Amino acid sequence: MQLDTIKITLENHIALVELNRPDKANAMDERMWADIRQAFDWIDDEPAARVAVLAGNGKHFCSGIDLMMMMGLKARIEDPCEARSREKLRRIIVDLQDCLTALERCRKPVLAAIHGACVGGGVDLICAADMRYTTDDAYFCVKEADMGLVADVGTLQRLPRLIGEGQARELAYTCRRVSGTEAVQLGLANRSFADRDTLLQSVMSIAADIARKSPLVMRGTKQVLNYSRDHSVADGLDFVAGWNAAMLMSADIQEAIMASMQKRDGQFRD
Ligand SMILES: C/C=C/C(=O)SCCNC(=O)CCNC(=O)[C@H](O)C(C)(C)COP(=O)(O)OP(=O)(O)OC[C@H]1O[C@@H](n2cnc3c(N)ncnc32)[C@H](O)[C@@H]1OP(=O)(O)O
Repeated sequence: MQLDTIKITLENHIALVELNRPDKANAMDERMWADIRQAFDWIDDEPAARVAVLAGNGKHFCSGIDLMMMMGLKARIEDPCEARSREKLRRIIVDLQDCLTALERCRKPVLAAIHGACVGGGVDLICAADMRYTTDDAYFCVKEADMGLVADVGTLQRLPRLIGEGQARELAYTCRRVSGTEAVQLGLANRSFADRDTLLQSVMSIAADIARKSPLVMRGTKQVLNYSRDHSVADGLDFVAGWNAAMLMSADIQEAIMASMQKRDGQFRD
């Protein structure tokens, strides 16, 4: 899969997605927003991809929205009719939201590996991943308020669920930087590593563990977790009962039990 601003490599069932504008600190220009959606829609659809790792090429993971794109917004929504102009802007915002929701919509687990700076839209992006891993010296910044805008592509909705209301509000109101080690204490990242190489190696190894399991079960687990996060416990239990009534009796359950008894890895279809 060839995209302008993103490199995708699929090997051993792991799709490595690399933000690839290193000369611009992986700033998200119009192409990159669209490429992110295309990449994760493709991974969702590609049977050989069982898990995805999202990383950034160069010195930083992501410097947020491309400031040139921000500056160009006014011209894009120009219209003699005020209402039509506002409608255009709303459509642009909804579309950008959807580009990042593609990570959540993708049925395969998405692991973000963050080094260097992760700023503004970069935080919106990683909040839509399943798990986040980082380097000790990386830093995270919910930068939108300092840029004169209300964050509108996912951070304010997803971050409080990851780290709690109080901590999320502090980060959104103050725009202070959080280091990789603090991100782990807050629960924003699962683990932090000494440097980028160790980070990538470790995240690829976690991804490999996931890729060895039944892809059907991994896809189901993600969808049930997503549903349960957004609904009551009772609704979540109801949903998973329906899910497993349809999916439990698979070849995978037999293979997993046999493999466990024979102390070997299970062999599963994509
Ligand atoms: C809805 C979403 C909202 C948001 O995302 S709001 C937040 C928007 N983002 C920002 O305000 C971050 C701006 N960038 C920075 O603060 C810094 O950069 C970094 C801390 C990320 C990195 O600093 P350093 O390592 O010193 O690199 P460098 O020389 O500043 O940047 C390297 C090249 O990257 C370009 N660049 C960096 N960030 C952006 C950006 N967000 N939009 C467009 N270009 C960017 C620079 O200009 C420069 O380029 P050249 O070498 O050609 O001068």
